[in-house]
Amino acid sequence: MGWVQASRRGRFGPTSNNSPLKQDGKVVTHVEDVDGARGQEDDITKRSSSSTTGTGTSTSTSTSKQFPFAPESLSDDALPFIPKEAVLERGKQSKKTLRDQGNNHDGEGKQEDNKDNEHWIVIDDIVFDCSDFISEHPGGQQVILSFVGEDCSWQFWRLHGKNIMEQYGRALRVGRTEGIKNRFVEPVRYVGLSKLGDDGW
Ligand code: HEM
Repeated sequence: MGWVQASRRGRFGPTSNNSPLKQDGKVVTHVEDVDGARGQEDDITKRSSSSTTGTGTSTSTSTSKQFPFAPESLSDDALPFIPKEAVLERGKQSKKTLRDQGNNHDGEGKQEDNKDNEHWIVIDDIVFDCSDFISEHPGGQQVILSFVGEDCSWQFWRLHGKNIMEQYGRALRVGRTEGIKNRFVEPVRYVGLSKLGDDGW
């Protein structure tokens, strides 16, 4: 049944060796500077401590999840609402555990140790639980981990098409939210003149 099962089987086979992209022997850090996540963390801590609703205990077992994976047939609008504060708090917890384990964006950590964490990211106000998926992600774990508890919409859409969202992302949806910000301003895209009409527009 869809991605979840595929993920358990190791959908991406040999590419799913928990290794981020490498070039010239070095881990390719993302254009969005994954290390910048540390700065955001303080911000998140401040914001979430001011008003947090809490999300209860977080575990990765599907039976006890407060926000389990939504059926793929469910429309985005029908997803359960997860308050911004809960998303930020979850991101904070996730980052704390990663840091405690010495695994905060610094390399190829052992994600299987993070059983008490759920790694949520936000794309277009939809919350995705990437806890199990990160070890299968062809782009590596770190790019996703660097955005836990944050919006990464434009980064996602620059690297993936709608088909990827439908085929793999949809099954990872756990809810919808509002007000989660992207910590990076999207760089301007330039359109080639050849794509413009005769009148230049
Ligand atoms: C719902 C979350 C995500 C899903 C389901 C997902 C899925 C995928 C899939 C299926 C691929 C392989 C694409 C292909 O082979 O054509 C891929 C590649 C990749 N992803 Fe993601 N991804 C997610 C989030 C992210 C995020 C947040 C980032 C970074 C901001 C990211 C960065 C990358 C990169 C760098 C690649 C490699 C691209 C390449 O090899 O050309 N992904 N992702």
